[in-house]
Amino acid sequence: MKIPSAIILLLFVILGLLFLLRVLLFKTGLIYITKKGWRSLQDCVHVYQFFKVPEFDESMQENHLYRQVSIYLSSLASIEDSDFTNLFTGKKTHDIVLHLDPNQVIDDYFLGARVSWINEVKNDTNCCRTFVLKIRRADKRRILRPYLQHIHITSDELEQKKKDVKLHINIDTHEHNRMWRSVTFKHPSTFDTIAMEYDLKNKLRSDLESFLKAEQYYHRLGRAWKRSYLLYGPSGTGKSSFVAAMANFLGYDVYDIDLSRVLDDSDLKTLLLQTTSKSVILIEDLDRFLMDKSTRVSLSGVLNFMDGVLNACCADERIMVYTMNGKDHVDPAILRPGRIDVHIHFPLCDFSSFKTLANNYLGVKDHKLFPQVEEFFQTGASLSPAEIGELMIANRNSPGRALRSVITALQTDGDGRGSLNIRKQWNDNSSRKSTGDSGEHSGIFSKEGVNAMKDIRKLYGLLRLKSTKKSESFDRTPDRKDGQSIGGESAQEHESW
Ligand SMILES: Nc1ncnc2c1ncn2[C@@H]1O[C@H](COP(=O)(O)OP(=O)(O)OP(=O)(O)O)[C@@H](O)[C@H]1O
Ligand SMILES: [Mg+2]
Repeated sequence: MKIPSAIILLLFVILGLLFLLRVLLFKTGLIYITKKGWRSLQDCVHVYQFFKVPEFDESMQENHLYRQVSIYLSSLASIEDSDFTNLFTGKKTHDIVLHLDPNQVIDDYFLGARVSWINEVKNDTNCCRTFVLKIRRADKRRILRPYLQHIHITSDELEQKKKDVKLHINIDTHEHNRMWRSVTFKHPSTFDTIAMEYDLKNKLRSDLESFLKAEQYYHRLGRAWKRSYLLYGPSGTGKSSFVAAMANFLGYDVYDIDLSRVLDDSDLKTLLLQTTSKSVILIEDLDRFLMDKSTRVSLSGVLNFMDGVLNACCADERIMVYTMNGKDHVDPAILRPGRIDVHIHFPLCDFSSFKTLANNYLGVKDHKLFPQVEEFFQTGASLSPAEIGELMIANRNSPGRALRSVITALQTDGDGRGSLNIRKQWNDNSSRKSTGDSGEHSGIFSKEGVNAMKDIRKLYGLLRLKSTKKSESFDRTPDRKDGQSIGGESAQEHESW
């Protein structure tokens, strides 16, 4: 049969027009308007159901599903099709992470069904952020549960892959009820870099390891799976560095609570509620805070924070750490046995810690000057690890010079608590006069500096009696050692290491 040429011509014209229409739709962006129109048409013939995932629950505790949805949505390819998307740098500087802008919609497809998510943010500050899931009623029964399960698994996998330890800092302006601001925690401190008595360090490491495995144990006892530590000792002895080492060792986030930014006792409770499990909750300089009479958080607020009902019922698996310079002026209620599980004293540097520092800072395991340094430590002279570290960093290119400067500091300081800073200030003020003495280029080590430091020390009475220091140097006297070792906290009230 012969096809009339007019029909062939018509077919060509139609194909040509369709092609032109396609080009027009795609090149001009009219395709998006068409898709939107088609979507509105579909919406008219389907019945939808909405599910809200708010950021916080009614007791202001973080809703973990919200975070999971947020991670999941950021991983969807369709996020790029959203009208507004926020771009952030990721873990590595060349990574770009996309986040949905407020009130934007994103589509997802699961088991052949299309669902939409709306990132709902109301403008009023009291309102939380919410993700709203829009799902066809006809699909709901079939896909809702497996879909949520899928989000849960995918976000967990994504989080595991990009797991960075985070440092959370409390803020006093509460945006969307959010009380914490977070940054990636990149503190390089580890147990290897901390100079500390070998046995004590091992004991602490295995204490943390046994804590990690003790979920059943704690729950069998009817206790919250948490452990608390008090780190106390003079300034610059490594308390904060030790907390960082703990967080790195455990892979836990750190919540660093600045009590001076807390508005009142109930604010402190809400802060605790907004922490997650697998975290180190840190309060630094608690002694100083408690001595400050102008604070807005009461002693009972702090006590409740430490071991109140709230503490036991919110997120599990956490480490509470309090640091202090000394326990002498602290209310006995804080230190009462059983409140903080382990008390650890951070002493000034002894010879063994000095060797760890020399190894870490100078790469020196042994040196002909070591016996001389040891002698000074034996006579009771000491500096804090921070002070020794500072001397070593300043002379890191010459271990001999570094060790000589430590010897000079030990020799001239006796008990050198705090004097290094004063020397430093003095040297800054004296326009860094150069000495040429034994090739030491840092102003800190100048003869003038040392003499002036001696005068200042006399003037301010900084030289302390060695005997006082000795009695403080390593508190291994158990306050109430009722028999058990680590993990047996039910029988003992606290351990003092
Ligand atoms: N025991 C230590 N081992 C290794 N480095 C230490 C030690 N103690 C202090 N340092 C070094 O000294 C510096 C100050 O230490 P850190 O801030 O941990 O002391 P701190 O006890 O928390 O002092 P403060 O009571 O003033 O807060 C850090 O850079 C750290 O590297
Ligand atoms: Mg500190």
